[in-house]
Amino acid sequence: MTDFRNFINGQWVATGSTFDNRDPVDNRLIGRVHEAGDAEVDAAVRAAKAALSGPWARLKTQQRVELLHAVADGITRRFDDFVDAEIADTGKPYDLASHLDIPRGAANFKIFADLVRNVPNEAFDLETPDGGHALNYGVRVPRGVIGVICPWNLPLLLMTWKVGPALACGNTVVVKPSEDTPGTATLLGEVMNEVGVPAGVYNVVHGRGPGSAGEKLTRHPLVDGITFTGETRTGEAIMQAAAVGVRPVSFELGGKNAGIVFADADFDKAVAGIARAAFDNTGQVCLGTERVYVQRPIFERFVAALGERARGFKLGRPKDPGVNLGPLISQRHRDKVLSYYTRAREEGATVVAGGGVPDMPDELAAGAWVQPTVWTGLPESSAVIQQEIFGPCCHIAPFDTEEEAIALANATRYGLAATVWTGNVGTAHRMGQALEVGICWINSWFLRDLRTAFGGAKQSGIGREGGVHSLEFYTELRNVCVKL
Ligand SMILES: NC(=O)c1ccc[n+]([C@@H]2O[C@H](COP(=O)([O-])OP(=O)(O)OC[C@H]3O[C@@H](n4cnc5c(N)ncnc54)[C@H](O)[C@@H]3O)[C@@H](O)[C@H]2O)c1
Ligand SMILES: O=C/C=C/C=C(\O)C(=O)O
Repeated sequence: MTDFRNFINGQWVATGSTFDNRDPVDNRLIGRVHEAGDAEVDAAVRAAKAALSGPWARLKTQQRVELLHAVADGITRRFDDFVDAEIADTGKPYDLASHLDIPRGAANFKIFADLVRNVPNEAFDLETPDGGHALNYGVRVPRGVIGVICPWNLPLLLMTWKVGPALACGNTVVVKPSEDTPGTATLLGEVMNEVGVPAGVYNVVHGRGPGSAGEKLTRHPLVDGITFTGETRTGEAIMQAAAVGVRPVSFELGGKNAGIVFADADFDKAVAGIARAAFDNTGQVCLGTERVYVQRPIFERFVAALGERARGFKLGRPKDPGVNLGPLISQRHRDKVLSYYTRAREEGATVVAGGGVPDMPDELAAGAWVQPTVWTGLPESSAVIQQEIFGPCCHIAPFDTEEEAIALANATRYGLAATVWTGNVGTAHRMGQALEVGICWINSWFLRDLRTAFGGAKQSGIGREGGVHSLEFYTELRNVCVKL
């Protein structure tokens, strides 16, 4: 049984109120999470505030860069501990956690440490009305205390995607991990202490959202900015809290992403790519594909091939040989996904594969398992096609022309990501520029260059993070005008 305590000002803080931490593989009770109340959230924010004028603030940029590289090296040094913590919380296959989640945890510190080492600033020579000159130049300063609210699907990856740039820019953070996945954020506190990050720079408060640590953090008056990854409707609530005191927000929200396959695509690569986008991480990736559109000449062949992929997964414990699909994060989320499986049937879907609950061995039967599922035959207005399910499922529909594919893909309130498979370079560029998303992958999916702008359009987000784009949220840009 693991005790997940809060990490405040470099110290571990237990509280009198705990909630269960369960392994989604078999619903076993594996930990207790100490819920932060008003006092703990206030202490964490005040520790972060105080750290802004302590040793952390006095570090030279190079010293801060070296410290963040030490954090990345600390994650790598304790790689197995981080993998075990992540798979205990999520049940995801070992192969996924060890190739995606944990390596990206280290990479997210390195990329921004290296960025801030070489950030140019702007300067202008102004010819003034008196015939003289003035020099204008930009100065970037840390925004201050950043509240970091995280989801449960890629816990370390998504938390460090925000904490990395925040610390690289000289801010301090108070992190609120998802109530479902306390492990790796807590473990990172140990690494922060091990490598000598000053107390108060990195803080972790555990709890839920409304009425709990999440909301308390977003409403704390000493929080200078809030970065959040999660559901769109949660973003609406956080935005209302941030409005008091006019705090800026950076949001990565929900999606209902399209996968578009043209008849001229490499068929096998397209099947493999769409299968990854639909089923990786048991479909719990915001960038994943739940709406597939296939050009009519290859529609039937593609449906059969993806259905075969869906039936080919091996479900089981994260470290069991050959396991390549885990459970959903929780019973609550499983109920949500299964409700869509029911609605699809009720709305007349053709169930090409899955559609229910898999037969699992007795010792796993209590886990949050669902079958990887493929549907066809539903109208575009159906809930399954319009609403984010966040499970291992997708609907496939045929299309004929580029214009039709673009119209189908854009007909959603979301605008996070898309994946397009084609052998025609003109089609690739026209689709990439016409789809109303933050990122469009061509003949690929979830291929990430951390220097690029990343974020959602429409109701999928506010702002862009990644490379220099992260500077806009994690620093304030001041201008100094000197009359010469
Ligand atoms: N755009 C992205 O990059 C991205 C990445 C991952 C997940 N997501 C989205 O997140 C969702 C799944 O994750 P989830 O269920 O954890 O999301 P969620 O919105 O339910 O919760 C996310 C986090 O917000 C906290 N929270 C909830 N209500 C809050 C409130 N009122 N004030 C402050 N904090 C609050 C939760 O405790 C949790 O830590 C999906 O919709 C998915 O699309 C988006
Ligand atoms: O589930 C959503 C995944 C988001 C991924 C990133 O934010 C990233 O790759 O930086």
